[in-house]
Amino acid sequence: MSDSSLVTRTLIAAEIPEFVTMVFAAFLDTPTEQTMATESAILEPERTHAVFDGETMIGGGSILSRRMTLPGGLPTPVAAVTMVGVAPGHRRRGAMSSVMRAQLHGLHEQGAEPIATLFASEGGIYSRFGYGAAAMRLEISVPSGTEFWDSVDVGEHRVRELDRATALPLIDELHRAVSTQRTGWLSRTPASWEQYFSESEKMRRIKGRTPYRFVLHPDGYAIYFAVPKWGDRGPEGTAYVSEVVARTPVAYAAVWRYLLDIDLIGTVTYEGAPTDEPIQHLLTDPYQAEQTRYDSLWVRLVDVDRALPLRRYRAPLDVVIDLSDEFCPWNTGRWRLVVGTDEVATVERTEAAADLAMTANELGALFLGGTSALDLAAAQRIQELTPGALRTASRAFSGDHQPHCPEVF
Ligand SMILES: CC(=O)SCCNC(=O)CCNC(=O)[C@H](O)C(C)(C)COP(=O)(O)OP(=O)(O)OC[C@H]1O[C@@H](n2cnc3c(N)ncnc32)[C@H](O)[C@@H]1OP(=O)(O)O
Repeated sequence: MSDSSLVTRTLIAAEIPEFVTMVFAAFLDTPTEQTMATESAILEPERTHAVFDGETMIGGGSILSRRMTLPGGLPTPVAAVTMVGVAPGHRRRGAMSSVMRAQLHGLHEQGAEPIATLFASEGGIYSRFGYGAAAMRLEISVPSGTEFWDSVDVGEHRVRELDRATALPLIDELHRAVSTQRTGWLSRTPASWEQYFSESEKMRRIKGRTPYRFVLHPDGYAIYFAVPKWGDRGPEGTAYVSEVVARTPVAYAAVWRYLLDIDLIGTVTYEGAPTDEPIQHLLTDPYQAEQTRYDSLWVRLVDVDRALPLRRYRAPLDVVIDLSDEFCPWNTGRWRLVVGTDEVATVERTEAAADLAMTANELGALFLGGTSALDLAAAQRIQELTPGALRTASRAFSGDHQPHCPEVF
């Protein structure tokens, strides 16, 4: 149900603090002065929508201008949607729907980024707006000291911990080099580095934790914090790893070996790992890498004809997709997607008979190559109308790596 008395519009810079306070309240939190500064620094007022009930700001959502690496190693501008919230007492009046409409219809009308992406707070929220669950992430816990295969080379370089100010520029350089190879990774700005790794009040509430620690190798890094703990048999601390990034297999092994050998730590837990994180293959006993799966990126194609050619495909394809898209109706209809041996796609409207039928939600889920068309068809979410089309499409949409986004934005 939508309440026609609500007004949705973009903000000016002076309104950002009110917006941050309102969204934090929606998340049952209150911004400190420091959090207000880091959040305000990343928000773009002209891409931040708020919903007003009279003079009162009661909801909103924001778009961050980012590049995301698409299959084929192609960093591409996307609308990274964040800070969606509606004040308690004003929910289920259509405020969020109004923000979603302003964002997605606005991107279409302005010919801006044809791809929107977000992390959802709850799995039931975003399908109705045409977002599909496009990537998963793992929480991996490994006991300290777990052995690698004898054949694993950790190289000669010393792995060091550096202070934040020295480490961040080196880390930024490594992140830039690797991010262009990893589907789903987003570009970062100085303000977003500050936000992701700030010693915020929320982080300080984790009892007994150390500040972030920065582990550097010439070709890789890790960022973690530790929570020391003492048990009857000795130290049982946990190192919580935010990211492990390496541009060579040797650096990857060296950084993980460092993490698994930190004194006084009993368990290393990597909370936002990709689902194809190689650590499990370094261990002689892969059962030691305990894994829990969570969703990560949700993707929404704003304009399918502009979005589909932006990625590369793994196999030749000539398929007609009958797409239904209630929330962005300009996408509804039949689209012919042709991929040649060069992995490049063309997309055009067609009157030809459809081979596959799906909604915008499934197309978003397929887009990064992390969700299989075969799996979606098995769940009755994609209909195969021409025998064989599903298998070919599934192969073409799959990627070299599983999509992944290390940070929750
Ligand atoms: C990218 C991000 O920032 S994710 C963060 C999302 N924000 C939060 O989780 C903060 C806490 N929650 C909130 O602020 C609000 O409840 C919101 C933003 C999730 C929803 O805002 P509302 O203004 O109440 O949503 P709105 O009234 O537009 O609801 C639209 C539809 O979504 C449904 N819906 C809303 N919230 C949820 C939910 N959590 N789970 C499932 N369905 C939901 C509504 O029932 C409604 O369905 P209908 O069209 O069939 O009637």
